[in-house]
Amino acid sequence: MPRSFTIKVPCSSANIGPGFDVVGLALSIWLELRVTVDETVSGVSQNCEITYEGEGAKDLPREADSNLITRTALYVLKCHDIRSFPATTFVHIINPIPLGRGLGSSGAAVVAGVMLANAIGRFGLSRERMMDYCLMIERHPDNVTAAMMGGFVGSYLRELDPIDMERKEIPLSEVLPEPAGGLDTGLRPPEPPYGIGHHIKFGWAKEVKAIAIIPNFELSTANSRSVLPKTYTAKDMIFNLQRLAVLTTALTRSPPDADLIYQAMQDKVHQPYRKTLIPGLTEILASVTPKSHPGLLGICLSGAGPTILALATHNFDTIATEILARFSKEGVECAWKVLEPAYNGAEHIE
Ligand SMILES: Nc1ncnc2c1ncn2[C@@H]1O[C@H](COP(=O)(O)OP(=O)(O)O)[C@@H](O)[C@H]1O
Ligand SMILES: N[C@@H](CCOP(=O)(O)O)C(=O)O
Repeated sequence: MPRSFTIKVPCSSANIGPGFDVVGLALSIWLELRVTVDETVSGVSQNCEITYEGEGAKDLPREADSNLITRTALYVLKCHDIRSFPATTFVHIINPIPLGRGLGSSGAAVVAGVMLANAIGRFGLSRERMMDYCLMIERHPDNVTAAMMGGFVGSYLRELDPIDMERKEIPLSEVLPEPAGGLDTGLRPPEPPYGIGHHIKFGWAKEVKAIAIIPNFELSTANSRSVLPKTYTAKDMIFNLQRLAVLTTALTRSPPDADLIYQAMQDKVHQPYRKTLIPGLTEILASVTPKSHPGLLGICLSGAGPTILALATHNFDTIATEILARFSKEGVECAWKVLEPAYNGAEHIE
């Protein structure tokens, strides 16, 4: 009897200005996997057939040991001494999350992969334990925590003891060998230490929506992290910490205080350095304010960019049109959407 289930994982916007690698907001675009395990079908390569629609359909790999979702699932399966998918696993991927735009497509893919393995192997892993697996792959916690847990979340990585630290810091190539199947040594991959990440869900004022202005070019997170400095001044760190402390509560208050939120979304840790990769970034962030555009609460780079996230209560059209026009002057065309928080996080639906 074939077994079918669905996994849905929301996209996410990390940082929200000052919370670099700390806060994330799950938003209403969902990656969906429709999975069927049918033992009556045989002869499928590596036991897994991937079909794909949506963002990335033209380019993303369909081989189970190359695609990020199924590579992640294979890692978790191998940690449980299962070396391949059960014959035969069909995974249909529906992905409306734009890739490489700062909306957490890779975080959602990793969360989906861990949930896929958990369901296939019937491991019964808790969400917290699944997070440990996610954090072995996507090593900053903001996107994966928001995608797994839902809503507006803050997270930190526990200080691990030296042995656990060594396990956590092993090169990504040992966690996700490329291609995972081709180089299969038969060895168990390194299992994650327990309780790597800890998080808390903040509240969210229901009238606050997120306008995502999504440029038509990709910027990989790795590339956008490579321009960041290795050290910061105490002044800049204190600037961000002061704002982050205010922001997480300011966004829960109704009615929202636009002046407070706008100032609390300023950042000196990542956005100023990323301007070299995103044409017009500094001007765009400075051009739309609660005074010039009533309804606006705050504006920031979404994740590693290039998407701009504007939090607002109304006047979505006017705010988006201004940002679109500014990007257009730089020769960058954009799409835009009004998104809501995805409160539930990742879901498994039988
Ligand atoms: N649905 C998906 N299936 C397979 N791989 C994916 C999927 N979504 C994202 N990825 C991988 O993640 C990469 C984008 O990750 P990243 O550079 O971190 O940007 P983002 O900000 O979108 O997370 C894609 O180029 C692709 O390799
Ligand atoms: N804190 C990270 C977040 C990256 O998010 P993504 O959606 O761009 O993958 C960073 O700013 O580098």
